[in-house]
Amino acid sequence: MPAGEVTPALEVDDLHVTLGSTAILHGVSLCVDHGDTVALMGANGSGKSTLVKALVGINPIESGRVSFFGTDTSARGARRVLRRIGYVPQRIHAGGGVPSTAIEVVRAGLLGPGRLFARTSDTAKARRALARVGLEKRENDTVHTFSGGQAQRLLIARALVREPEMLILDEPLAGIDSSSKDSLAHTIAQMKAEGVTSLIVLHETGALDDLLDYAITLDGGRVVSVGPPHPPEPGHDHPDHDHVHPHASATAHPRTPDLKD
Ligand SMILES: Nc1ncnc2c1ncn2[C@@H]1O[C@H](COP(=O)(O)OP(=O)(O)OP(=O)(O)O)[C@@H](O)[C@H]1O
Repeated sequence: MPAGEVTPALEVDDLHVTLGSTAILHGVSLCVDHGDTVALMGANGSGKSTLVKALVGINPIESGRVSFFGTDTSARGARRVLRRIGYVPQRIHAGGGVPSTAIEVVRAGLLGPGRLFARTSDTAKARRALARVGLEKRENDTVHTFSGGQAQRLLIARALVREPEMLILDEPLAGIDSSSKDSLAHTIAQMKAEGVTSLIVLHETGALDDLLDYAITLDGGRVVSVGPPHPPEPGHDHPDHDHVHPHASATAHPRTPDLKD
C-alpha cells in the first residue's frame, strides 16, 4: 500500500475457497474502507455466503489472504482481530434445541476463543445491545417465540454486544416484513453514523438503498463488478455486467471507487 494511505477495514486478495471437492471462489479480491456500508450482491449460488463465511473463519481458505484492519487473519495469533468483527449469519442457530432467552443469546456473543467464561458485566452489555435493536422488553422471552424479523434483530444484537468496528451481515433482509426491514435499516444507519464499517449480503438493496456506498457483485465465485448498487429487475437473476468496474477482476485488487457524490 502506498505511504500515506489509510489501512482499509477489509482487504481480500486472490481468495480461493474449495468446499468438499468443489472450487467455489476463484480468486476473489476486494477492499472495503473504514466507515463504508457495502452490499455484496449476486445471483443465487454466486458464492456470497461462502465468501463471508471464509472471511470470519467458518469456511477454510485454500489460498489467498484476508486482512481486517491491516492484520492478516492467517498470521500467528492474528485471529483475535476477528473479535473486532460482528458476524450476523443468515439464520438463527442459537439454542440448539435448548430453549434460550434473548438475553442468553446476546450474552453468548461475548464468549468465544480466549473468553470462555461470562462476566458479571455481560448482562448490562447484553441489555444495551438489545435496546439498540428495540428488543429491550423481550430479554426473558425464549427465542422460538420471536418472529423472523425479531430473530434477525436478535442476531444483530448478539453481534453488536462486542461493540464491533465492522459488521458482516448475511442476507439480513431475507424473509422479514417491511417494518422489520425499516427497523434494520435504522440500526445499520446508527452503526454507520458511529463509523462502523458494514459488508451486507443482499439480493436487493430495498430498505438499505440510501445507506449503501457501493455494491460488490459476485458471479460464479468471482467479483464481476464494483459500483453503484443496482437492484436486480424482477426475473433478472444475474448481475448486471454492463456495470463492470474497470478495477474489478477475479485476481486484481480493486480499490473502493469514490461513488459518494
Ligand atoms: N459445503 C458445501 N459443499 C459443496 N458446495 C457448496 C457448499 N456450500 C455451498 N456450496 C456451493 O457453493 C456455491 C455457492 O454457494 P453460496 O451459498 O456461497 O452462494 P450464495 O451466493 O450465498 O447463494 P444464495 O444467494 O442462494 O444464498 C453453490 O453452488 C453451492 O451449492
